[in-house]
Amino acid sequence: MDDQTTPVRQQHVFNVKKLHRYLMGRLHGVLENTTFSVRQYSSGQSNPTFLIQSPHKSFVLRKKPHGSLLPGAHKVDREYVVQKALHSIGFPVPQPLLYCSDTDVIGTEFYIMDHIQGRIFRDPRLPGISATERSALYVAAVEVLARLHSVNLTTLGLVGYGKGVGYAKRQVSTWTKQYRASAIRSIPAVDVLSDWLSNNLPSNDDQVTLVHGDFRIDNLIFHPSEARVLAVLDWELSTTGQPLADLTYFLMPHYCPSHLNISTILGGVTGIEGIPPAEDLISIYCQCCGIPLSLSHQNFFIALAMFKMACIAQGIYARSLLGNASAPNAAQFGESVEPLVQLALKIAHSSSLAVQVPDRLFLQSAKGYAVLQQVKEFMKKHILPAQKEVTEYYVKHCDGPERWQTPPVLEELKAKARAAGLWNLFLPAVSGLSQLDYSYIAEETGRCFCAPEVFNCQAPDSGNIEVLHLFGSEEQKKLWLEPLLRGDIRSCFCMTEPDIASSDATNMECTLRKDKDHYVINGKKWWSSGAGNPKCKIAIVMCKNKASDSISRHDQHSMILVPMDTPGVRKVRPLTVFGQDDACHGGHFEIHFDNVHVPASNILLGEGRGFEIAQGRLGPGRLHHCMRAVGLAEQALELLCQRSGSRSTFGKRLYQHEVVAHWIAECRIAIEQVRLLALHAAYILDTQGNKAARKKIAMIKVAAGRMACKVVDCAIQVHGGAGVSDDVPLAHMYTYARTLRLADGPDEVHLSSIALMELKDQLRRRAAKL
Ligand SMILES: Cc1cc2nc3c(=O)[nH]c(=O)nc-3n(C[C@H](O)[C@H](O)[C@H](O)COP(=O)(O)OP(=O)(O)OC[C@H]3O[C@@H](n4cnc5c(N)ncnc54)[C@H](O)[C@@H]3O)c2cc1C
Repeated sequence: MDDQTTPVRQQHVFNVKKLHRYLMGRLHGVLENTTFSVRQYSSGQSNPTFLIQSPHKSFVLRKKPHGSLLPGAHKVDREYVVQKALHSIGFPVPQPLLYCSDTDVIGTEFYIMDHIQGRIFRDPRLPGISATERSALYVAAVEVLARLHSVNLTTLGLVGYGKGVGYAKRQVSTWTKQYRASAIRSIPAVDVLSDWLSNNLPSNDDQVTLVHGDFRIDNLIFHPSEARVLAVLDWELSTTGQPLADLTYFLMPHYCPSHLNISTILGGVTGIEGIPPAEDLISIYCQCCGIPLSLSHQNFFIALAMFKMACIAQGIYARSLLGNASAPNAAQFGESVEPLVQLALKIAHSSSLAVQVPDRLFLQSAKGYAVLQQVKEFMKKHILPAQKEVTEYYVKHCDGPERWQTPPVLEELKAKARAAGLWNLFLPAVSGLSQLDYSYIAEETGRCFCAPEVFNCQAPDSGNIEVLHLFGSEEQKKLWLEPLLRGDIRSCFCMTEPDIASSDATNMECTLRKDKDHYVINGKKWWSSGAGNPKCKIAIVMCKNKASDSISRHDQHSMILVPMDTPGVRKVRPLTVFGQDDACHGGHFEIHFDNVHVPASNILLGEGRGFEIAQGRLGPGRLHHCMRAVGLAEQALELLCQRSGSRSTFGKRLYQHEVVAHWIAECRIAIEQVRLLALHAAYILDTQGNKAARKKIAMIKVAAGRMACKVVDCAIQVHGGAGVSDDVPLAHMYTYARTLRLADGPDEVHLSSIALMELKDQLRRRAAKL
């Protein structure tokens, strides 16, 4: 912040000694005989602001400008009052320490506040910042704005702080007057815009919250290294009124085409990598405020924001001519007035420039949004470019033992992802993300077969981690959960058996027998995914330990932890999926357990509680699979569309044949349906828990596999022979999509349980009516 100060400018010089004397005894940290330096902040166009440094503490002084001022402007006493109120509830503002109305001290009123160390970004395009961080900074800014608009005026004693209702109307009138008072030359467009605004006042002008009035990215101090707002500055224009005015004012740079020469004050941000589009920021804002997703009268508020900015620019320009503007580049503002007003008029009359808030029923949290942007960025920058090298690794080692290992390039990416905090995102307790938040991320990772592993979110480890997190003892967590979360080891889940129909899990025959302080396991499992990876050190094994007619079939099984190096555990063979051993996912192994002894403490939750655990494990895990299938289908549809536009048969592009056009349409419909269903399931998981979400989860399990198969199949068909070759990823994608209809239970089993739940629901409804 110090490099943003200069020596005090000539026209703002005041008596520093007098100030020092005044502050002594009034301000903790200001002492006699100490050095006391004053520098001026070079930015900020209104109330001159100074950095005061004494040996032990730094402060910030804000004062009225001197000279003749526009009526009602530069009220530093109000700034002091609002900051004091906001600081009292922990809202990020610098703590106001002292207000002085005695103009004898430095010539004008002033107040002193804490000096906050942090980052201030003068340019809304955030040059020199990574795209990921840009996104997070913008999200943090909008979150803090939503928080401001949610404060309770009564609790803060700020009900009378402004005039409230009719803010938009007052703004038009105030800024028109301010403009006229500072107009040096006539700009007819300003009057046209002022008239348009007066004649198109919004019907929702009766909504009232605290408003900042000048909420821009450069009025925020961010944490030195985190995307967190430490302080909102410059409360000069704060009042009470319609909050959307603040939001659209903040979003102004989004509507400013970069070719327009008004970058001095706005800086067009559209198209800058990482900066979220206006509609996303609006969504986040609405969600944080808990209000419906709509920005009514958007044209009006955007035009008003630009009008206001133009009038402020005119005021600064006028003051610069009078010699009392606080910034050295004030004269440049004069040049921005007309282009800004013209742009505002264009927006006022245009519907095409208006914001289209996405019709998203299920919105992520602001944190979820920021993490998703990070994941997207990471995928684009690191994972997608590495895909070729990963594939080459598996081709090169297709017959050798190395194929079971994670390719070195993936290990490097995992380290990077972990360092970036993009790790274990699927586990709410660790990531702080909801299932809904993570669903969008899972969709993104579904676009690349190796992406889940890079983020340590791959099956079956994610499901096993969930089991240990939910049901593991402290010792089990220490031994197995912690290394799994670190990514030091991998795991497998052994439920399905070769000799019985495992769709009905109560058929499981692998036995578990207690022998003093040990359990002994005997049986065969197969389709144990991931067991081929040399890092796979632990298996969760489903066994039968209570064979008795008097015990319910769902209480006879248990889950137990079996270290893979326990004597008697034998990996018999890797199975193949459509002829491939799927080494990139650690394969799917047949494993035999011959008199395997493990300590009794390895039992999970307790004897006979295997199905209880299975329910806990499969809910979120299935949801993640389904959202990954949505991502995979999106990618397949992309390929389908590209191909159908680049090949012609019988004198037409492929997409011009109606049958192909209909496939495209049907694929889009199917993807959207499944995404919405899955997000709804995620929402229910978050809000009502696993049990309540069971039916929805079963529904998406069926719908997602079918949809992914259908979309990939259409894409294969459109690709002709190439579709089933390894030249395009579709064959591999189909393999994955097809297994989804079997893994974690075949469709038919889920359909039966959906029907059963539906019948029960209907009965309940009927009973409630009677
Ligand atoms: C790629 C892949 C990975 C897997 N990973 C794992 C893993 O990590 N761990 C693990 O334990 N298992 C895993 N599995 C196994 C999977 O969960 C089972 O294959 C699945 O549950 C079906 O059991 P099954 O193969 O014994 O089929 P069966 O039980 O023999 O069923 C065969 C068919 O019978 C039909 N059927 C079954 N029940 C009904 C019904 N009620 N009504 C009508 N028809 C019915 C269905 O069409 C079903 O496909 C994986 C499977 C695949 C393909």
